[in-house]
Amino acid sequence: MTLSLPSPAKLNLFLHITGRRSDGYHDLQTLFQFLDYGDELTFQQRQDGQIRLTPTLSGVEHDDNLIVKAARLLAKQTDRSVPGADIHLDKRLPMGGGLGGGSSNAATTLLGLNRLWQLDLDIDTLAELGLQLGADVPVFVRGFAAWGEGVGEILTPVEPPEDWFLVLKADCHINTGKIFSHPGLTRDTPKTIIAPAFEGDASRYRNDCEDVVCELYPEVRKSLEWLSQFGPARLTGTGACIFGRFPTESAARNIWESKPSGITGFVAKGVNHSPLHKKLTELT
Ligand SMILES: C[C@@](CO)(OP(=O)(O)O)[C@H](O)COP(=O)(O)OP(=O)(O)OC[C@H]1O[C@@H](n2ccc(N)nc2=O)[C@H](O)[C@@H]1O
Ligand SMILES: Nc1ncnc2c1ncn2[C@@H]1O[C@H](COP(=O)(O)OP(=O)(O)O)[C@@H](O)[C@H]1O
Repeated sequence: MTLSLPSPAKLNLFLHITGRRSDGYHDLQTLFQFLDYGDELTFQQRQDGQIRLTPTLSGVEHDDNLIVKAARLLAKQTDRSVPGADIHLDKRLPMGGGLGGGSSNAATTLLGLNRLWQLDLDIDTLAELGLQLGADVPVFVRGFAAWGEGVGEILTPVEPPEDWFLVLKADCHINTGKIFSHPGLTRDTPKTIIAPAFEGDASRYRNDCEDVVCELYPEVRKSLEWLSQFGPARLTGTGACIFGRFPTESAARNIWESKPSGITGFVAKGVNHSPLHKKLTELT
């Protein structure tokens, strides 16, 4: 049996850092929405219990790939031996861009192999496993746009407007740890409550990583300045991707066509229900 499943991107429509925990991690308040754009994973059952991923990603060892880690973690959860899987990754999302591609790949693997191997683990269990792989994995496992607190694992469903986005990636790679350990990072944004944060206009809210990222990566500052000519533009996660929000696809595409050379990106629709969960439901 072969199973092909989407692995969508996320945006942090805003991201506030409200404190630093004793373990060094930061407490966040963030608004996650999915995009109808992302990677594709294909799973095929093996008979020998092995996990084999192709192709390998540049700079990531086979066994360090979050897909392989997720598959092995899932296999450990069951007391019977699993048949293994060949996994093919069609990578479209820029890596280290703040779009959560690796976390999304891990979540698609947990849900995909849970289905392929007929393990029947529930979503809470899969989200707990996901959190062991990364703070952004649970939102992809649960599959609904969410108000995220804690390190992003305490999730409340929300329904922000499903607008169109132009996502741009400046030509640099940002290390999340470097941003969170920067002395100049804003870490004391007062906590807010959900309702005013997403009802209507989320543009009053910001990304607290933006100033530090722009200071360290002038390419990101430049791309934000360029996109801001057309309306509010913001960083997602710790970057390097930025996004602008548009009411229609054609409005987003018009701006995309006039972008300066050297910037990559794409146009996609914001969606409150993950394309992964939609596909799994269709297959039932
Ligand atoms: C910032 C966010 C927002 O959605 O997205 P990305 O930009 O990575 O997509 C996430 O919280 C990223 O979570 P996650 O993907 O698990 O972060 P990791 O790469 O494991 O974090 C690398 C390092 O950043 C620091 N870190 C990370 C998350 C957090 N809430 N506080 C932290 O202090 C820790 O030092 C950690 O060791
Ligand atoms: N399947 C994967 N896809 C992308 N990155 C991966 C994957 N597995 C491991 N990684 C590692 O995770 C890092 C963060 O990747 P990614 O999730 O794309 O970015 P971000 O956390 O900024 O949204 C990458 O730079 C890479 O080293």
